[in-house]
Amino acid sequence: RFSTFGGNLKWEKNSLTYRIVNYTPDMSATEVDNSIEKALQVWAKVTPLRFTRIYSGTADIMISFGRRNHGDFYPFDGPDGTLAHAFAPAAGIGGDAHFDDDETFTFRSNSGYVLFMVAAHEFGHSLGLSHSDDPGALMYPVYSYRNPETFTLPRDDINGMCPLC
Ligand SMILES: CNC(=O)[C@@H](NC(=O)[C@H](CC(C)C)CN(O)C=O)C(C)(C)C
Ligand SMILES: [Ca+2]
Ligand SMILES: [Zn+2]
Ligand SMILES: [Zn+2]
Repeated sequence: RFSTFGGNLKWEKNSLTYRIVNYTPDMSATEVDNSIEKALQVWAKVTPLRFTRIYSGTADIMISFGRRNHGDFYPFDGPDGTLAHAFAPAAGIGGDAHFDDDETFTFRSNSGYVLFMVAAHEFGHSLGLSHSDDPGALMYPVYSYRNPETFTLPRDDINGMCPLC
């Protein structure tokens, strides 16, 4: 019950780069790095995709935190409401993921939004998935807390990302 963006918007390569452009004050840099890496691994595990981190220049997936107007036509809305957004595979802003820094992001506690969970959803978009109407799916458009230690990618999301699996 997943859905993808029209016109098979997908990356034409399996090796993608990502860059963490800035950090949220809510967590340590190590916790942010770890959350992002784990969120990318969720998808790497079910696809031939591999992710390489770069520390300067332009990566396929540019990851940043911002609030309100932050450089694109989709300003954030302050605390709560929209938590983040990401762009489908394409050059330029395509693939990039932006996180609303008016949110409180956490590493693993259920007070605040678990960055790993939000990022895993966003990277689904970065890789070509749109939303699912299955409330249990990662790509369901409403945030729900799931323990990052025990999280496994729901079947609907696996089917969406690799229909041939
Ligand atoms: C708590 N607030 C929510 O649940 C909000 N949902 C989100 O912020 C989505 C991201 C979550 C699912 C990580 C936005 N999205 O789809 C980005 O790709 C609202 C449902 C209020 C829009
Ligand atoms: Ca918000
Ligand atoms: Zn943005
Ligand atoms: Zn979404």
